Amino acid sequence: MEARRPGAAVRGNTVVTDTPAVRTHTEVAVGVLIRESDGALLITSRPVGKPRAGWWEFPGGKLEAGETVEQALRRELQEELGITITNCIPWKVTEHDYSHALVRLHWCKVTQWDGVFEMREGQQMAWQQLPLTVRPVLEGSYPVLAWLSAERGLPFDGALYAQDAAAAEK
Ligand SMILES: Nc1nc2c([nH]c(=O)n2[C@@H]2O[C@H](COP(=O)(O)OP(=O)(O)OP(=O)(O)O)[C@@H](O)[C@H]2O)c(=O)[nH]1
Repeated sequence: MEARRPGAAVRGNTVVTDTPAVRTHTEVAVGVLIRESDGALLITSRPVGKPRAGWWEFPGGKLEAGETVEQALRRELQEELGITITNCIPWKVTEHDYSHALVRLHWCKVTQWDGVFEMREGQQMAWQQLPLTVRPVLEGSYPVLAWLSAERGLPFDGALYAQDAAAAEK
């Protein structure tokens, strides 16, 4: 028997519904690594093969079943960057609706880690002051760049980081 949501009707090959499908959130742990000596922020590029390859982001990734945000962040940064974080301060939670996913981003500030950075997914890394000079940056990260800018008494302009701004500079 065909499974159909309550309120859904079939017209030709089209399912018409008055109860839109609920998009579930993808939970993501993200690290704002802050270098002690000068307050620089670690930004990494998205590796080839992922949506938005080459765009810049803060390092992190999706939570696996049963993981806390801190566990996921520790695992992701070991897998991607070869470092082990030794502190993780939960900071903000934001959401962003991309065409490929509705993400809930759990942001943590990280000021201590062990190990040597190793780009294990062929990505690039950059220690950056604000405003960042890398482009383009994932839109889901703009609120955090705005908060970091406010903490440092700096203005924030998301338009600087957009894809068309990056193309215009080339
Ligand atoms: N890591 C990271 N992800 C971000 C940021 N901002 C932002 O919107 N995202 C979104 O959060 C999601 C993270 O997924 P991901 O593909 O990087 O995660 P992952 O490493 O576990 O990937 P995989 O399991 O597909 O290999 C993506 O949809 C990405 O667009 C950010 O600053 N850092």
